[in-house]
Amino acid sequence: MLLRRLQTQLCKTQNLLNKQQQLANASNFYRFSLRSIIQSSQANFSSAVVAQDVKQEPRFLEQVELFFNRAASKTGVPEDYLEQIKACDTVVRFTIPLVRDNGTVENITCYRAQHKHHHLPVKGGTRYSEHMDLQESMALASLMTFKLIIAGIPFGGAKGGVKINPSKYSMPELERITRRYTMELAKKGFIGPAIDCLGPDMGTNEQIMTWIKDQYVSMYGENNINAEGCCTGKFVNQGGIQGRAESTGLGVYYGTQELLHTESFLEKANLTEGIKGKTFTVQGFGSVGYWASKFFQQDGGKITSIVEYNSAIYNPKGFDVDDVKEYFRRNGSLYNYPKATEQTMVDPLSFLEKPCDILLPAAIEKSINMFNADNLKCKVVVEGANGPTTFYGEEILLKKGIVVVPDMLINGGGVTVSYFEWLKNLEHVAPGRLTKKYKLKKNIEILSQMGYVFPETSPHMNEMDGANEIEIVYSGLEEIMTEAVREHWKFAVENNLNFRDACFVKSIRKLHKHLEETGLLI
Ligand SMILES: NC(=O)C1=CN([C@@H]2O[C@H](COP(=O)(O)OP(=O)(O)OC[C@H]3O[C@@H](n4cnc5c(N)ncnc54)[C@H](O)[C@@H]3O)[C@@H](O)[C@H]2O)C=CC1
Ligand SMILES: O=C(O)CCC(=O)C(=O)O
Repeated sequence: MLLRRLQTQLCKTQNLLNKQQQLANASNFYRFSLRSIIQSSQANFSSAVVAQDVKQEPRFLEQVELFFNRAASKTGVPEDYLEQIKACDTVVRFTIPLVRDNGTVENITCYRAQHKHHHLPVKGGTRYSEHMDLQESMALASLMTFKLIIAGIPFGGAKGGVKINPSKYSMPELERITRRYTMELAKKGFIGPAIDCLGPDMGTNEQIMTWIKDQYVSMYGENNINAEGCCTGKFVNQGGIQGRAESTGLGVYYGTQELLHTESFLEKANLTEGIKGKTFTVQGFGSVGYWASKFFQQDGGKITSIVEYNSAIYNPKGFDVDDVKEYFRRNGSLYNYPKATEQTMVDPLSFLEKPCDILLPAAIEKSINMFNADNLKCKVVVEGANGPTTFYGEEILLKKGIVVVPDMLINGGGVTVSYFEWLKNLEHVAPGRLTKKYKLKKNIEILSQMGYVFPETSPHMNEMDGANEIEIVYSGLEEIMTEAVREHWKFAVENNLNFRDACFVKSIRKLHKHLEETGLLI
């Protein structure tokens, strides 16, 4: 019996390893390149053109406040506490000089917002975008606080960035900007493994995060053995962790998969069980959008529409995600992709309105708004991006019976694996390393006690040992995402709340309890 279970386990492990190899190949393919930064930043530039109407909607920070207020009124938490919870604790805005490659000097504006200090460090992404400003940093920092509470991670929320379009800067210029940004944050007490741990976001990647780490460690490493934990999302060789690159998309997949096996959710969304055969529209084919699409496709989902800032494609039979990614990487556009049955360069946003089961906005804020919400033909919106649906847009979706799975719940996979990376940095050892061989010896011992001698030459020998880093990261992420989704969907159903309100209400109450216990007025 035990032997059979072990054999089944070995089979499962082999499958996982095969998938890992595929992922490693994909990860290699998606590795850092200047071009990927350039594409995403060109997108930031033209998104302003695409979404003119949206400017008539409240700004992002006001959107977050509208959502917060709607939910806060259902929490039973006293008003003075609600004001305290809503407010952003600390912000910093500063300019840094950049000597450009041609010798001219430019002033660059930088931000960091720390929303709540109830746990330290605070944590959140670093965005390089020419639309970055203080209200955007504050809005994103606030979402981080609730995201972290939902995932059960003991950090406060933060977010920051640099107001640049990275495509307009050379690699040496980007390095100088990043190092100076880090130095200024450090001087102002806005970075450090126990203070504020920066992560990646739009327009940043492993290279940027590694420069941040390197700058911080060179300044403080001598006196702080944990200095590497000042940021996450670094190259694996530079104190990063395996699985961070795909983690947000993988978390979106785990969470959606859980919902598509939950009877009450399927009933509400009018969907059948499982990802297999479901159709997806994906907006934003960067880190989050690409990886989520890849996992959905691996599980039998069909990616029927892909929407980028400069182009969009549609095929009711579904696309091969890696093939499209390679095309986009080479051409900087989806236009003329040979397997598309419909395409546009003129109005990519209109492809969000293509029929599908699940719409995954994984690009910018306010993509779904009061101007297009009524035209959507999906059954569920899964918010891979932060703030992709506006308050008034969501009101329309809810009236249409479209279920919105909120950002703060479903895109928490990235920060979850960032948390694992931070723990690895503090422990100074990779997850699973100390127990790997112990597990192997124990397994062989148990088998031999049962009279079975495991041959040393067995091809399964190296599958008998303990879990390695990537296995631990994946299983930890799956556990946190599925548990959070289960808990918050159940709460929504039991309290007759929409999904976003449920997430806000539960996390506001938790934060209120925490503040009450620690003593707000001291
Ligand atoms: N990277 C992470 O770990 C996490 C990211 N997020 C959020 O996910 C969203 C996307 O982030 P990443 O994938 O990391 O960024 P990214 O920079 O890797 O990719 C963004 C993609 O969106 C495209 N894009 C930009 N503007 C667009 C528009 N108007 N229409 C269509 N496509 C457009 C870009 O060309 C690019 O392909 C952001 O809202 C970010 O805050 C949320 C949680 C974690
Ligand atoms: O990993 C991190 O710290 C960044 C995550 C993030 O910015 C987000 O979840 O929006």
